[in-house]
Amino acid sequence: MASPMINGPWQPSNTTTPGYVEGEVSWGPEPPSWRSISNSVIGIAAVVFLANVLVSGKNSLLLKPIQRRIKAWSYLLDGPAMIHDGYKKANGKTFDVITPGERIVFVSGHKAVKELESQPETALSLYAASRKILMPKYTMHGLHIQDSRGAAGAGFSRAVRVLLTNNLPRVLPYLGDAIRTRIAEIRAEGHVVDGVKQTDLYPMFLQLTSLSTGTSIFGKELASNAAFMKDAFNYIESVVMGAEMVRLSPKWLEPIMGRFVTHKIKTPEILFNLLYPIAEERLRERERERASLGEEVPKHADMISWILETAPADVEWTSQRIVQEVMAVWFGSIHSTAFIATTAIYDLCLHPEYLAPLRAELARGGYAEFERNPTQGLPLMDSFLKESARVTPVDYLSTRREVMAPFALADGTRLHKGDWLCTPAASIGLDAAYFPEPTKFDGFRFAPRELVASLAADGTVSEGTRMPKASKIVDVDPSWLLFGTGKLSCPGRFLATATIKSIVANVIANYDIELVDAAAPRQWSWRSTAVCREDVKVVLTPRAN
Ligand code: HEM
Repeated sequence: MASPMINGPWQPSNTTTPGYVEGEVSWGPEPPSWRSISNSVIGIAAVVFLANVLVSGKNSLLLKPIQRRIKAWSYLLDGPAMIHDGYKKANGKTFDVITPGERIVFVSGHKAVKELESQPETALSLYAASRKILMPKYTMHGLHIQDSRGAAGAGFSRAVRVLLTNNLPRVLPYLGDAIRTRIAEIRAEGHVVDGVKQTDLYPMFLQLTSLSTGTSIFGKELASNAAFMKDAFNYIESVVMGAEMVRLSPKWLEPIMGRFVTHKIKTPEILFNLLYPIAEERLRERERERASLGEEVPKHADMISWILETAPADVEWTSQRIVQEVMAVWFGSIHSTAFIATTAIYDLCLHPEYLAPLRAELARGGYAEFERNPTQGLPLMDSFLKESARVTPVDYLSTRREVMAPFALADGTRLHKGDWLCTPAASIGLDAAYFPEPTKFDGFRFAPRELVASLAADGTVSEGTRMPKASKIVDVDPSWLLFGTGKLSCPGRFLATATIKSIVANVIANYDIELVDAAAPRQWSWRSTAVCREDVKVVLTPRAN
C-alpha cells in the first residue's frame, strides 16, 4: 500500500460525468506545490543525515542521545539499508530500528510470523498503524479508522477480495484494448532524441494502473473520464504529502499542522463531492429495491455497489461512509502496483532472454486464458513478476502492526505501547535460507517445474535455481510477505497482479523495449518504501505482428 508522490501527465477526454461540464473539462484547482514542500522535507532530512555521518564514531555521553536522534531521523532516507543491516546482524533473531515516530521491532521465521498473526487486534492493530501513516482525520475528509476491523471491515474486505476479483473477467478484455490505445498515445507524445521517441516509463505505468484499477473501483464511465481521474490521482498525492507533514511535526504542533493540511489540500473534498451524489443515488435505488415497488433497479459493477452488497445487516451505511471507504481502497491501489509493473519491464531490459518465452506464453493462448481466468493464467509471467518483486522490493517492511498494550513476545522481546511489530519482508526475500542463490535473478524460479523443464529441454531457458515447489506472486507465507499475512493479507492482490500482467503483457507483445541509460539510478526511497524515479526513459519500438 505504499504511496509515494508522483504527478501523472493526465489527458482530458470527452466523456461526460456528473460534476464535470461537457466541453470545458474542469481540471479543478491544482494542489499546493507539494513538490516544493517535499523537496524541503527531503532537504531537512538530508542535512540531518549528513550531521549523523559527521558525528558518528564519537561515543561521548553528550553526543550519544543526539546521535540516537540523528540516527532515527536518517531512517527517512536510509530506511531500507538500516532494516537490511539490522536483519543481517540479528541472524534470524528479533531486532529493532528506531525511527522519528516509533520503534519498529522486526520478527522473521515461521514461528514468529504465526505469533504475530495470532495476536488479537486489541494487542496488535494494522488499523492503528494505518491511521498513523495516513492521518485520515486531517487528510481523508475526516475518515475515522477504528483500531479493529469489526464486521463492517470484514464485509468491506470481502467486497475487494471476492466481488471485485470476480468481476475481473468482465473488465479485462475492455482494459486490454484501452491499455493498448493509451500506450500508443503516450508513446506518441514522447520526446524525440536523435530521431528516436523516448518514453518516461513510470509516469506512463501510473496512468495505465490508474485506468485499470480505476475501472474496477469506480466503474468504466468514471474511469474513462480523464478529468475525474486526474482529481482522483492528485488526491492520493495530497494525502501522502499532507500525512507526512503532520507525521513529521512535533506532537504539540500536530493539531495545528493537521488543520493547516486540511485547509490546504482540496483534492479529498473534490473527490468526495464527486462520489457523494453517486452513493446517494445508490442508497435510493436500494431503498426502492427493498420496498419492492416492482421498479427495475439498475445493476452496477463498482466498489460502491459491492460495499453495499457486503455490508452486514446491522450496519447502516451512510453515503458519507461509503464514499470514504471507496476513497480508502482507491488510495492504496496504485503506487505499489505501478512500481512492480515498472521494475518488471526494467528487469526484462536487463535480462532480455526472458522475452521470447514470455511472448510465446502469451501467443499460445495464455493471454486469452488469463482474461477468462485472471487468478490462474500466465504461470511464466507470474513467476517472472514474483522474482522481479523479490529482487527489487517495493517495501522493506510488511505486516505493520501497532502495539496497543505492552506485552512480551515468546522470545522475551518486550513491546511497548506505540511500538510497531513488523516483518523485514525484503530482507527475507534476499536470504539464502529461503531462496537459493538469492542475488541471482532467475525469472522462472517460482514456475511449475515441468513447464520450465520443457523450456530448458528445447534450449529456451536454463534450468536455473528452482524452488522446491512452484508458487504464485499472490501467495502469502512467512517467506513471502509482499501482501502481508493471515486474515489481514491484502484483499486487492488479485486486482493488483491482474493489472500488472495486463500492462506488462500488452507492452511486451507489441513493443521491443530498451532502457535509454541502463546505468542510471532507477529508484530512491522514503522511510521503508522504494519509489521509482519518474525520469527513467525507455525506447518502445513497435513490433511487426
Ligand atoms: C502490488 C500492489 C499491492 C501491494 C504490494 C499491497 C500490499 C498490502 C499489504 C502489505 C497490506 C497489509 C497486509 C498485512 O499487514 O497483513 C495490504 C492491505 C490492504 N490492501 Fe493492498 N497491496 C497492493 C494492492 C492493493 C490494491 C490494488 C488494493 C485495492 C483494490 C488494495 C487494497 C488493500 C486493502 C483494502 C487492505 C486492508 C486490508 C484489511 O483491511 O483487511 N491493495 N496491502
